[in-house]
Amino acid sequence: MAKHPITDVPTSVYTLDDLAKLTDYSLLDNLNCDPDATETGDDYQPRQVFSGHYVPVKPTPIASPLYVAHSHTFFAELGFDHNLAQTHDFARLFSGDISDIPAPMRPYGWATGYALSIYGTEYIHQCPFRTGNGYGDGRAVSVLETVINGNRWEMQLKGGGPTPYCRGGDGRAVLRSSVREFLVQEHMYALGVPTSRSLCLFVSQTEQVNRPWYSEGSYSTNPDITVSNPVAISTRVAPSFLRVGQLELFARRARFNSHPEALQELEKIVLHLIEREYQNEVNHELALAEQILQLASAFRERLTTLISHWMRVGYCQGNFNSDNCAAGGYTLDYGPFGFVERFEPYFQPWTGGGQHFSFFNQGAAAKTNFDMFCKSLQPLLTSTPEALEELNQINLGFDSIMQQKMDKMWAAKLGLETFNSELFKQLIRLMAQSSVDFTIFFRELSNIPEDISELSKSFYETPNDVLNEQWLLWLQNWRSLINADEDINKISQKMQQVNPKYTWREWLVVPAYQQASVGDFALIHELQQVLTQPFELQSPEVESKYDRLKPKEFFAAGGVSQYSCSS
Ligand SMILES: Nc1ncnc2c1ncn2[C@@H]1O[C@H](COP(=O)(O)OP(=O)(O)OP(=O)(O)O)[C@@H](O)[C@H]1O
Ligand SMILES: [Mg+2]
Repeated sequence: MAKHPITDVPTSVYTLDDLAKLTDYSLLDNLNCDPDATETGDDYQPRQVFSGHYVPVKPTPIASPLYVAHSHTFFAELGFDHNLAQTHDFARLFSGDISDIPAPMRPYGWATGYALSIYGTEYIHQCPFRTGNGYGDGRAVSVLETVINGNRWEMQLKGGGPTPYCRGGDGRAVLRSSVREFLVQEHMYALGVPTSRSLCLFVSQTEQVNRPWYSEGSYSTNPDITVSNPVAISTRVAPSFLRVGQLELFARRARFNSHPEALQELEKIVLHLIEREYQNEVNHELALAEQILQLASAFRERLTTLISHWMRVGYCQGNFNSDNCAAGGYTLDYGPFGFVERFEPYFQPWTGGGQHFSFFNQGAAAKTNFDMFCKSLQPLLTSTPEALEELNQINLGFDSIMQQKMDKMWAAKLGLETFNSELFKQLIRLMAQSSVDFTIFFRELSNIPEDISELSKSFYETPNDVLNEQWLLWLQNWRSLINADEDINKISQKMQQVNPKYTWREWLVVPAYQQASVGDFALIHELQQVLTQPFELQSPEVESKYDRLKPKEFFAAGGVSQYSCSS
């Protein structure tokens, strides 16, 4: 089969048959399937998966599915007609029913295993078998690979029912977490941050599951009640869903010589990663060792860029372990995330996460994941010691590249051509001491104010006289560093292109998923509009509702300012 059989995309895709014509499993077929898997894909009990890169598994449809939303932006990019989202066939497939899909789509999907490390420490006891062979996609089932306009996309149902990796879990995602993931992926894309994308969201009208959550008005750190929530399936899309944790699983098996083909399986998944994500950066005609070095450099480049974007927009991935770190260098797993509102350098919304995954520690967390990535490549380089040493050097170079990216990003946020370390340190100290909103502050700063009063919209409390004085000095200092030769309006415009006006404010999203649980999706659609144009000036109504400080009552509110269970 040709690798990319279809490059001409119909301008409008109306039926599932048209989508079926675009499916292409040729790369997946290069991988090893779990030899113990059933041929039917009816594989729903937790079990050990000892080898193979994926397990065929049928998603479990949600009962009585109802369309909630689809991404208008992404549909347009794919050339899909908007009417497609509400067709019977589309709703069936993306609510988990693949019993009657047209060829060449397959009547089963697939799930993959991965390893767990917590901040670089390898864990093998987290699965029911205490071997690490039962950990992986417990509720994420891929159903389709398609090549559209030369871009390969994998479509994955999150909450698509149990897989062999479910570890006794129900395989479901609740509407709350699905709404969050659905909305934020497209928000991140609009913010210019590499990310998995959202295709669509369906909710069950009858099926509910229980999850620990927070009672109304609770200020508890951890959930204080159990709530019943409708189940939902959101479909996310990416060039691949390969994670650092996946390479790590195969590298562990190679290191431990778990089975005769362990090293070969590692090599295959690494080559697969190159093919899926790094075709432009890695020359596949080179020897394996050379390809691996190019891959490591390219991933380092992408990962450091990603973190600098996260910092730019105030995003915190509260659980940035290797199993939540996409090997393609984009954001993945929008459960434990949050966006900083009142600035705190060590902001961490996910109560299970700890300070090492907090806002300003994300560079260090990424470094730990990159270290695991390099460690996972090592077994393939044992016969080429020079390459092993070069890999080590690439790994050691992480910090300096991260620093360069970070400096460049902060300079751009401040409208400066070069980063000024002293100015930056003073700013962070002042921001932390003054109780200031991260997004509003940088957006207002983009107007290049002369006086601190022009930034008042971003302050939760009026600064005292001492702080006021320091802010004045800082502003003068900053303005003196702005390029005098450049038109100030141009600098302002450039700043507005990196400093968004609209950001994710959890307290504005909570009502959207609450109302959705009683069948009203209007707020979800409104948020879709607002969050996919974060740099634009929107209507006065939108501005007064969405461009504002977090109200006092939401500080420390359970389920709003902090949350534990994200599923
Ligand atoms: N309800 C569930 N049923 C089965 N497995 C689950 C469930 N919730 C989470 N898991 C699995 O537990 C692990 C840790 O969960 P985590 O919250 O990181 O992932 P997630 O949000 O499901 O997925 P992803 O990382 O794919 O976005 C994952 O391997 C996930 O598949
Ligand atoms: Mg995860």
